[in-house]
Amino acid sequence: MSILIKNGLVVYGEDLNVVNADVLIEGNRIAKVAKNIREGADTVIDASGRVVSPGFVNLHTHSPMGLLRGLADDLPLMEWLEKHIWPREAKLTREAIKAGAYLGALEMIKTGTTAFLDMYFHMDAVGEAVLESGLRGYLGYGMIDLGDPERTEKEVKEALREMREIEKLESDRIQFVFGPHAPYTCSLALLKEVRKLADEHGKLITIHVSETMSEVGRIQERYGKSPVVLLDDIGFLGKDVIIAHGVWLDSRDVQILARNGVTVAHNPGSNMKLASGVMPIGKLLNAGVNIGLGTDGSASNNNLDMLEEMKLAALLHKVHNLDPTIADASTVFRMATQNGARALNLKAGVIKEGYLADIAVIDFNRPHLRPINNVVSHLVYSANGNDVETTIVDGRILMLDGEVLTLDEEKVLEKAEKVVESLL
Ligand SMILES: N[C@@H](CCSC[C@H]1O[C@@H](n2cnc3c(=O)[nH]cnc32)[C@H](O)[C@@H]1O)C(=O)O
Ligand SMILES: [Zn+2]
Repeated sequence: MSILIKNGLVVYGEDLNVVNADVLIEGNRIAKVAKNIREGADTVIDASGRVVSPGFVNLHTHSPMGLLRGLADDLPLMEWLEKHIWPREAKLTREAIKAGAYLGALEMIKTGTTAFLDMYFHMDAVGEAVLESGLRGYLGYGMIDLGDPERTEKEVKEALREMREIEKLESDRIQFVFGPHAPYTCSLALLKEVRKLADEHGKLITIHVSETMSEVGRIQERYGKSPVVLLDDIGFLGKDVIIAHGVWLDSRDVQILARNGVTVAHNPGSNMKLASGVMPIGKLLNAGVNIGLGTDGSASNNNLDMLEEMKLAALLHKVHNLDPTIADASTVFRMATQNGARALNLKAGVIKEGYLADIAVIDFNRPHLRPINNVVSHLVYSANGNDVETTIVDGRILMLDGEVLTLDEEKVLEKAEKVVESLL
């Protein structure tokens, strides 16, 4: 199978050089980027007036949480989780979560996300939805033992069960990751076990770390150190670890993350909505820490739109630092694409020969995106997910000219509505 995207404005290479060119996809890879490609192709997409962008990598989300969208807003993290989210999640069945996963996948396809790192439960069901959707999903079962050894064992067992189920899907697009929830919900025994299992099975790890000031206080009280120092001391950190949030980091924490090659998944929308705080982006960048971008779940964002998230990231750091030069458009754009891909060991997030064909075609024939003075600036500051017209993952078209080809939109929406009605 080959696809030829004709005459678009291509955001090319790691440096984001915008060139007017054609993009030829052969199989699941980008084969050629050049002017006037003569080769024929099975499918030809006319991209005049459109931007051919790397697809977005949502580096932290809980994709089925769209089910809980709008049910508990305007609360701080711990109250939000303990009083509102966890009691509702306790009622979610496998079927409900699968319906939520379809809803999340549909939203991601429609807004140009091509890969995502997820943490929830019934991830084998999420995997089935992701398989059908055509997206790339890195799926972690969220483990919580609250220091109870019986629960430790139960959570490890469930994670391994879901790992095996996900492996049975036999798709390169769908990978299991270990997802211990956070240092304040997981015992050291569980965290150490996860480290060991990740090494043994060659899987990535994702975990919420240093999200709120109260978390850091809690860990300080319990262990006499910061969450990052704690994780470092038990040998948990490494370049296969993606921490979500990293809001409350001191200079020592930042150095530890840099030294261990840890990636931080930044979630500005969620951090602002839950009033968690502001990630120290300048310190992290100076230390050379890889930063990706995520939306977090749709109950704390409240959507999965990575284009919107880029703007939130840029604006948040500017106003917080009273410095308009920080978090410039290119830096933020790389966070949302190539940095996320790097964290997942994916040769994607860049439009260039040899890279995976994970692409979003964005319609610039719209008043808020004209004149086309600066493509990357427009993507970060002016566009939103609704401007995405065509989404390609692994060389397969998931959405063409606004029409989703892999999922039945109406059915997905209806099912999500129904399960929520019946459960909550
Ligand atoms: N095994 C656990 C499932 C945990 S999934 C991951 C959890 O992360 C929660 N979550 C979502 N957003 C955040 C956040 O920003 N910080 C911490 N937890 C979150 C989410 O609601 C979910 O409970 C159980 O059976 O309860
Ligand atoms: Zn989260």
